[in-house]
Amino acid sequence: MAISMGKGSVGVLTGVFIASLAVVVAVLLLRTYNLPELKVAWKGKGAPRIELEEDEREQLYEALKGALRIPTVSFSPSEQNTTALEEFKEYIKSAFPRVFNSSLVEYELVGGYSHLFNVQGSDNSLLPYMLLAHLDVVPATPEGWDLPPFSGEEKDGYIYGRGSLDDKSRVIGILQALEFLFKKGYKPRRSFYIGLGHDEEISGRHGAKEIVKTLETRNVKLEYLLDEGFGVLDGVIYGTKRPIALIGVTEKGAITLNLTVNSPPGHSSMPPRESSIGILSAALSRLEQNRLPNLFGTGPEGSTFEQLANEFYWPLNIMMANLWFFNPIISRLMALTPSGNAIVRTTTALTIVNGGIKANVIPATATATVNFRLHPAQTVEEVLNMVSEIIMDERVILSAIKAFDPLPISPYDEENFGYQTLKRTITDLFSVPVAPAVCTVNTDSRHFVNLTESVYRFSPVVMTAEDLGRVHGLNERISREGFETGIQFYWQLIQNSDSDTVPVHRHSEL
Ligand SMILES: CCCCCCCC/C=C\CCCCCCCC(=O)NCC(=O)O
Ligand SMILES: [Zn+2]
Ligand SMILES: [Zn+2]
Repeated sequence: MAISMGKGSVGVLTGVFIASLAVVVAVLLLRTYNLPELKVAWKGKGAPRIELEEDEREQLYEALKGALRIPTVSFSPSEQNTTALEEFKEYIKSAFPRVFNSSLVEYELVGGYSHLFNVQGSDNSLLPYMLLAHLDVVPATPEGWDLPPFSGEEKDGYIYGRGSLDDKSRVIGILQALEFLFKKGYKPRRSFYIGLGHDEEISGRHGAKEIVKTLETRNVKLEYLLDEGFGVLDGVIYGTKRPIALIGVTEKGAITLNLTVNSPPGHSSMPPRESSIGILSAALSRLEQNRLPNLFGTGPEGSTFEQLANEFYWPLNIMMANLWFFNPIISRLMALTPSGNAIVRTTTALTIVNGGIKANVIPATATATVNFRLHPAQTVEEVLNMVSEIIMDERVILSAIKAFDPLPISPYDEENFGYQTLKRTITDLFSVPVAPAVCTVNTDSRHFVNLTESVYRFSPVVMTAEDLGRVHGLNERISREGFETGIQFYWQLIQNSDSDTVPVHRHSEL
């Protein structure tokens, strides 16, 4: 049946279309105009900045360099450099004498090589908080580095070394801040813990987990916990006008899945129609080609972009402020880069493949490992079901060797003491907008969820995309200035945490 319309009805339709468009544009503009103001200053003042003498400044750089020279490498889940871990114990004792000798500090070794400090505050009515870091590092060989990875050497104002970003600068930064505070006669009001794990890079089973057990047996509850995270990102988020601090309020879940295919072995001169390697390869290819669904906006990542909308250039600012309308476009754009893709969906990474023993033998077995990182809106069970449906081949045996759901979303509302105190300290020091975010990597903090609902991930340093590539990569390094600013951060955070009230914002120019 042909549909015909007279001139009059075309005119009416055009009018309705233009009117609808005008309404949508008006709503978009209004919503953009009403964006929450991010340029905030604080009512009252935060802790004053640390004033360092020149010799103190040299001392803090030397403390980091010494730590970088001790190769506390986690090679594999069953192999760590225990000689270096022993050496590290003695090293921190000699580098931070005030911390180890203070009558306010109870120190204990946990799990053989991890360290737990309880710094006693004067007001027992306040819940303690915890600063967490890890002293183990991933392996590094000198090839491709400008300076050897375990030399602690310096070039052009940068201190090089494996761990200079992840995570020895935070280990040393936290202890150094406390050493300086004690030197100035500081006595905390709120008690706090410092936990330094020795096996974060291989899951934290003997370090962070044992620290948690120790605290649980003492019925410890925490006001908040702070661990490593992405920090202040400069030019990392496409389309933003200035650096932005992201506080990780959750982290993705993970599944490490082994795939095994068994088939009769035999002579390569008479191959079967399908071999174990072929079946496995087809399954892996299906997994890589069929990405799990784009879930942008169903987790806290929506809040990140809505809160930061003002920080994007036009027209992204309008789009971010109106995700209810632009979600289909933004979610597709984000999926174009690996870092954006990691935010919008559960990712699938083929990481290990094994099969075959000799060129003329059909192998009996082929195996592979696939690493999934779960979007906050999905569970392990859902992902495993989807993966089975994608593979759709019963000859491929699946076994999850490690699996955990995405971590709970920590509060980031205006009443939350931990989040707001962190935000206050970041704003005071870095003068940048702060927003809650999903941490796409895993940290030791995930073991602490029974001790507090307020678990945050943030590293106090400005990171460019290039810097992020150095984490676990070549030429890992931190600038002198960046390291000193990080110490300032802990110096101020520890004092700001003594408050018993949640910092209040007032909206005005920074
Ligand atoms: C005085 C303090 C200076 C602070 C300097 C901190 C610099 C840290 C910068 C970035 C760190 C990025 C965090 C990376 C975490 C990686 C966690 C990880 O690999 N986990 C294992 C996994 O997900 O498989
Ligand atoms: Zn780390
Ligand atoms: Zn790491």
